[in-house]
Amino acid sequence: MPLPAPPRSLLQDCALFLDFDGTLVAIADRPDAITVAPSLLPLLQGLSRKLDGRLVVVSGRATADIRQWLVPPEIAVVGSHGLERDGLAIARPAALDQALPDLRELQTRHPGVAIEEKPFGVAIHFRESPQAEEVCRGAAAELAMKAGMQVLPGKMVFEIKPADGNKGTAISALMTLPAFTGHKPLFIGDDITDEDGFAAVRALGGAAILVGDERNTAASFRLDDVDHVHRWLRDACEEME
Ligand SMILES: O=P(O)(O)OC[C@H]1O[C@H](O[C@H]2O[C@H](CO)[C@@H](O)[C@H](O)[C@H]2O)[C@H](O)[C@@H](O)[C@@H]1O
Repeated sequence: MPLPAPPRSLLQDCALFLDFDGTLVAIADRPDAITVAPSLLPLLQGLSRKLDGRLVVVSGRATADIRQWLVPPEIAVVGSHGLERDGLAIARPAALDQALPDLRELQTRHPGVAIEEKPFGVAIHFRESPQAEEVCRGAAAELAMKAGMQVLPGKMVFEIKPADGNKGTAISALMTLPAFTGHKPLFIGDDITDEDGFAAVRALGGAAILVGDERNTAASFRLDDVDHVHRWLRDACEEME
């Protein structure tokens, strides 16, 4: 059964969790090549105001990276796939720094491969070198094994991160805060890495919206692409009391 479009009423009184890449901004060749639509920041600020601050961008990017794009402080951000949030104290795995010279060498040997460093992990991108996918998969698996970390495959990327949390555990934790309790969570995301978040909001009685093509998913609604997300958010925000 194809997933239906989300009713606008879902936004009313909800706690809104938004993925970033592929949901609020279109996928680009490189992480730093994205374009943030000029209308996005006022849209998110308006939504946050109407939801009394119950809006959080939950991204795989490092929080410091997201903050370069989403500057206004009233747009709350949880980075690194749920690992960068208040109340969660995890250490940077030592094996990460030991592995970086090898990963940089991989980058040199395979032009187009990009290494994105994060506070608790690293992402190996192969969007600009698709023929290097298997080499990158191998490097990710090796580092994860040595460091006792996990590999999270995403869109033309292998992310290596500690297994201490994910977008689902982050959303569940946020939902226990006084500002969020009593409100239904709504999560919008596009990637396989968003499935933990989809499952978490459904388990809490909320709703999940998949962005992009139909696939096997825990989401119950679907929007075609980033433009449709912006339009849906704008229209639903206007309808909110
Ligand atoms: O959880 P998200 O906010 O969706 O972040 C997921 C990853 O997004 C970024 O990588 C992806 O987007 C890039 C820019 O469009 C694209 O070049 C890359 O191929 C995609 O995988 C980001 O660089 C990662 O750190 C995020 O984890």
